[in-house]
Amino acid sequence: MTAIILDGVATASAVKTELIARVTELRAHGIVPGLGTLLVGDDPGSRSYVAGKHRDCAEVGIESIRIDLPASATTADVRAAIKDLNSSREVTGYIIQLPLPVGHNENAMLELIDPAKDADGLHPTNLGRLVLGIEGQLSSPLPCTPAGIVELLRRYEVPIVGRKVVVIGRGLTVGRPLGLLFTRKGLDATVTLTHSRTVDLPEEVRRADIVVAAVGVPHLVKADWIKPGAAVLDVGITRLVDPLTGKGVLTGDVHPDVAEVAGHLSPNPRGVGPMTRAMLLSNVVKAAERTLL
Ligand SMILES: Nc1nc(=O)c2c([nH]1)NC[C@@H]1CN(c3ccc(C(=O)N[C@@H](CCC(=O)O)C(=O)O)cc3)C=[N+]21
Repeated sequence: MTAIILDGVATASAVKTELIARVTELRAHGIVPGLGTLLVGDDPGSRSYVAGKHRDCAEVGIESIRIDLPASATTADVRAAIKDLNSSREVTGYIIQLPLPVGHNENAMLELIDPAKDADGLHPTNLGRLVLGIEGQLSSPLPCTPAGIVELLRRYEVPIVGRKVVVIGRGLTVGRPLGLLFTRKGLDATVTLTHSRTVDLPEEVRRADIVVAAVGVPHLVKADWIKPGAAVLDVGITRLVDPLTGKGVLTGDVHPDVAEVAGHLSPNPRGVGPMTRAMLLSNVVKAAERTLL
């Protein structure tokens, strides 16, 4: 048996096609959605992610506005940039690219975002709304990776209601909000949120119908941890250097042998990453639509 591949590139592309129609509708009402990005410093990974987000915007007709600050930027500089993004007419939603360089207090900066423009769903108000479970047309933005994971499972019709989900990792952008999302009414999964102090992680994972690995430890999740037929989502990614070629290789948290045991598997790259980006666009479109209500 070999797993059905959860194709993030194809699924993100389907999501983007739907968004193009909604952007066209918004523009017909005189609303031009615009994504702002705030990048601090010169980390090459962060630079390439931000560049990707601007390309995605162009694909669906969203304008994009870019603020890049040097690594030497002070917290006062970052605050000023956030203030500009909050007041800019063209920016209907924006993100602060994480991680910020050392010395900046990320949580304090996230709190300065206007919650109505929070394209990442990481402002405390929006995380609070995730806990409160406010849904419907006026629903608040969801963190992009958790939203992308759920969207990917939905589109492949992987059952979630009543299923056992084991999330590995409790970080702000993936594990912690994903646990909250999966246990909301409508999704109704039973979630175990594991982390570095979890005793006997393999035994926890063996119970799971759905496994989400979001820690950034290359090939942590082994084939003999997986219940046959389970859905496995590989989220964490590490750039390893091949000792032979000297080239960087992207390596996920899931060992390749898992494909022989799992029922569904998201590859990495080309799995959850593209879905994360599509959900960012979706948050920007939704925020713009909310201004019409
Ligand atoms: N405020 C903020 N919001 C984020 O959502 C956020 C962030 N900061 N900081 C960094 C992480 C990481 N992240 C990724 C998104 C897409 C891919 C992605 O599309 N990856 C491609 C491969 C890209 C490559 O080649 O490196 C793939 O999986 O196929 C990866 C990583 C969003 N993050």
